[in-house]
Amino acid sequence: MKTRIKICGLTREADVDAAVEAGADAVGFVFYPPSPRYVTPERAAELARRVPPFVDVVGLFVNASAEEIAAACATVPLNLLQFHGDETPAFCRSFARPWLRAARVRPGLDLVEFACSYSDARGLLLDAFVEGYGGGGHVFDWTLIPAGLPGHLVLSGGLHADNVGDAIRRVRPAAVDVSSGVEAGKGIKDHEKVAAFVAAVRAADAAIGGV
Ligand SMILES: O=C(O)c1ccccc1NCC(=O)[C@H](O)[C@H](O)COP(=O)(O)O
Repeated sequence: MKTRIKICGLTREADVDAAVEAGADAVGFVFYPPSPRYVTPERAAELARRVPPFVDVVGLFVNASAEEIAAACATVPLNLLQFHGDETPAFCRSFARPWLRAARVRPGLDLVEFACSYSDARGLLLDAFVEGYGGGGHVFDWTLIPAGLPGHLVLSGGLHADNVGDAIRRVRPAAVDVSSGVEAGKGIKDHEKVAAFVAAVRAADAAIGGV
């Protein structure tokens, strides 16, 4: 099976082009002002015009208000909303758009219960529990992921070209998500790292017998 790839935290035209050219299945824009990767909806709309059909445009929110999310949806052609804060299931589904629920994995978090309570998410994005909610470049303990989690699992947190193959072999996620691991600096993507990351995913898929 093909492991899908999201490149997150894009802030520049050249980086959007590099992610698409490398073969990313989705690009992510961070609508969280404290993040060094933050872009306004207007800026994201400019960047999103470079994204061809059938590459998802993901909008990432952390405890944003319903009004802020509605405004972003009205400005940017978002295919997926990614909720990365403490949003409730009812809040997440209230925008009538496909959405991802992020879980910041740590000992004591019952991931099965969490996944079941967000069962109508398009996917469950498992990320490291870092200060600032996400984008930290830290790997979490993948053995904390229980077998048989319901839904589509997106593995995230500290991935890069040198560990994503191992992650795919061990976790077999539906998709992987990366930000820091393909950067030269916060919000500045390194195009060689982007290409290397995608190539490593494709190599892992091929080794497992995917596409
Ligand atoms: O990317 C950010 O700056 C960010 C800030 C606050 C909440 C979430 C954020 N990113 C969410 C993502 O989906 C990242 O790709 C994910 O956390 C993995 O980041 P990294 O470990 O740097 O690859």
